[in-house]
Amino acid sequence: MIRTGGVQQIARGLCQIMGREISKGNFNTNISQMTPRGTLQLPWSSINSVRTMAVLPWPFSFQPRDFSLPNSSWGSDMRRLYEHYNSQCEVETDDGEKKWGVWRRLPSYNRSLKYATGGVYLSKIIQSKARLFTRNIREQGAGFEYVVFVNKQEQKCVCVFQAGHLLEGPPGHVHGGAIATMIDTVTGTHATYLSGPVMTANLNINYRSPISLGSTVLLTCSLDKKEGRKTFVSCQVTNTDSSKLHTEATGLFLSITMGHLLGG
Ligand SMILES: CCCCCCCC/C=C\CCCCCCCC(=O)SCCNC(=O)CCNC(=O)[C@H](O)C(C)(C)COP(=O)(O)OP(=O)(O)OC[C@H]1O[C@@H](n2cnc3c(N)ncnc32)[C@H](O)[C@@H]1OP(=O)(O)O
Repeated sequence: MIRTGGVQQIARGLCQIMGREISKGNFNTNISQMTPRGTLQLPWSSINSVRTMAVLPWPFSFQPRDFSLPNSSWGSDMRRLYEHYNSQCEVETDDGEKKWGVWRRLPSYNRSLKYATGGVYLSKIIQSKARLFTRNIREQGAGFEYVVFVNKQEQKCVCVFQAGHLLEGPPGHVHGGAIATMIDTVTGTHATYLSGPVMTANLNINYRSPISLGSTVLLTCSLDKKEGRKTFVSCQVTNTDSSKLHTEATGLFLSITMGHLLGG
């Protein structure tokens, strides 16, 4: 059976990934504003560009685990920085009302989109086994422990990242590929937040000083510019008080249609 419903389900999944809420019924209106605890419409026109595809099940049929919440493996730096940004996500007004602050924490799951990795052409076995690269190590604290906060006003985002023992490259230090993975993930998430669905076209990385295994670092990303389909984002990886630069990078992200993802 061919319907357009799958596109909407995938878009709803993206909204959930990005920590945004949408309501049934008003899906096609074009609103980019977010209200505290309110609904949000995707400004992404590309969502509607795939007209036909097989009906797909809702990507998250159960309440998925949010991997960006504190767990027992988080060290004191990780917890302190989490609290620092998390406390600015929701503020209380004088009359006791809660409203969004300048930061938003993005929830994080171990799947990006159930059916987007190569689309409907992948075998069911691969689809069911697919996991987000950065969230595929079961043991807490062994791999990538991280949480991303976005600041829409300043078009900036930060990621607090604790590098686990399975990410070793040079003895006692984090593998350059693991650092690149985090940079790609955070700059890509930021570009998606600002521009809708994107893919990395170019990533330039300069490694300035090694990162100790087990340590917590801060990735700070900002929008450099947008030109048509191109979103340019830069990123610095520093120690937790930003006094030491570990890595710096720039990325180019190209807006894609859902058809680009689903077509493999
Ligand atoms: C990801 C989807 C959304 C989900 C987000 C969920 C949110 C959070 C959830 C979970 C967090 C996970 C976050 C992970 C993020 C990771 C992201 C990745 O790692 S993506 C994988 C690696 N990237 C690829 O595999 C791309 C492979 N390449 C392509 O598919 C194409 O080349 C593509 C789409 C990048 C561009 O192809 P064209 O056909 O659409 O566009 P053309 O015509 O080639 O280029 C358009 C313009 O861009 C320039 N351009 C293209 N590539 C360039 C390059 N490498 N350097 C400089 N310019 C480039 C061209 O010169 C052209 O410019 P002129 O319009 O003429 O000015």
